[in-house]
Amino acid sequence: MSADSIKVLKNPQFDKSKWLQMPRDVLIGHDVIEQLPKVCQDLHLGKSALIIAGESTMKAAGGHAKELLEENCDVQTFYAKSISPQIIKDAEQAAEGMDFLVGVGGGKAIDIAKIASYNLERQFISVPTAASHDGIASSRASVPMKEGSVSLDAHPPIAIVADTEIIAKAPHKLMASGCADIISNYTAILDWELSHRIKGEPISEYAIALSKMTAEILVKNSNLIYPGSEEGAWLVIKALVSSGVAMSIAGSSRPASGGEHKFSHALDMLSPNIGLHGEQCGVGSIMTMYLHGGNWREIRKSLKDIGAPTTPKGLGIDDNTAVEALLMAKKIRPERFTILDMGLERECAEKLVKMLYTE
Ligand SMILES: NC(=O)C1=CN([C@@H]2O[C@H](COP(=O)(O)OP(=O)(O)OC[C@H]3O[C@@H](n4cnc5c(N)ncnc54)[C@H](OP(=O)(O)O)[C@@H]3O)[C@@H](O)[C@H]2O)C=CC1
Ligand SMILES: O=C(CO)COP(=O)(O)O
Ligand SMILES: [Zn+2]
Repeated sequence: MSADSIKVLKNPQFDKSKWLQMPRDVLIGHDVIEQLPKVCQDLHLGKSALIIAGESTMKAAGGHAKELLEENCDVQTFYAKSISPQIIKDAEQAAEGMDFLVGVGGGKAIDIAKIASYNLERQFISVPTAASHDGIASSRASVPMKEGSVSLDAHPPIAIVADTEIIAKAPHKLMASGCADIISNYTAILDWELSHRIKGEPISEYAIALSKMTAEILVKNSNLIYPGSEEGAWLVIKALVSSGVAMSIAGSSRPASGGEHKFSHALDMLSPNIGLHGEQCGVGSIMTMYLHGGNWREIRKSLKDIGAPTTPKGLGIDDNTAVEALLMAKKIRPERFTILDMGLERECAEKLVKMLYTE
């Protein structure tokens, strides 16, 4: 059984969510933001654009992107403070009549641009301002809902413009968080394989191989990842793009999201806006690797080496909240079977959290 998008469709239908879609132009490097107008022209994207950005990311890159695009386009701006179904609706309204969208920011701004452009059947450009998440190139979008986060079918950006000078200047904790999002691929894969064995869930060997290789290359080169390093930013962005492609191949976020992500989504509900997405997944990954009987110390060492938190305290939450999140995880996307759905009891969850503080 296979979950690959790389397969011959027996009854091809015009359902783009079943196709393997990839970005067309991918620019990663110093000063590449200057190429934004040329990219738009090359792809014939049109004459009007909506930039979606947060307050900090507007300052970091959105303002300059606007100036550049205004050479050839009518440009409007939508400020996204967070991500929610209402904010996505508002963004869609702002994008009515616009030819294309540009998501400038971290994972939230890019996901809003991704969903709004998909719903309006427009193209969008991904302009990451931080190497903090692997949604930069993926065809998935994550939206927090009352019952927990959902993963939506969407489309990948038509182009990615990742300026490593801007990304290297972002606070280092954002890049460390992106690394942790990648390192958590190790346990996401183990959870997917577990579900394949126990539940017969289809897996994609291509997606698994790419997701695992991406984490391995990142860990092998972690000496390049330190505050302000543009070479580090380049390496991490490549890993984040590659992990996003693995999700597109799988047609789901499975190769990059398992129990450690459910733990993070539970924390978002219990302690919103405290830890960063990738940071939370990294801490979750140490615990789920322990449950899988794998080398959890290695995961923890890799996280420490790049400066990501390894304990609830490091995330800014108390231990009890982490225990509650472990127990709540199984209620989030119950159809996504992981090691946290194997009947974890409170006493075990408490032991798991304590284990994080051991030498
Ligand atoms: N679709 C997918 O496949 C995936 C989606 N995600 C999603 O991505 C989100 C997490 O992404 P993440 O980036 O951590 O969260 P945010 O988008 O919230 O970004 C985190 C913070 O960093 C700030 N920031 C970003 N760039 C800069 C910069 N250059 N200088 C200063 N501040 C900056 C943002 O500012 P501002 O306030 O201006 O936005 C924000 O306050 C989650 O919603 C998660 O579900 C994660 C992985 C995969
Ligand atoms: O964050 C992801 C991969 O890193 C994917 O998001 P979900 O956990 O929402 O599917
Ligand atoms: Zn993630």
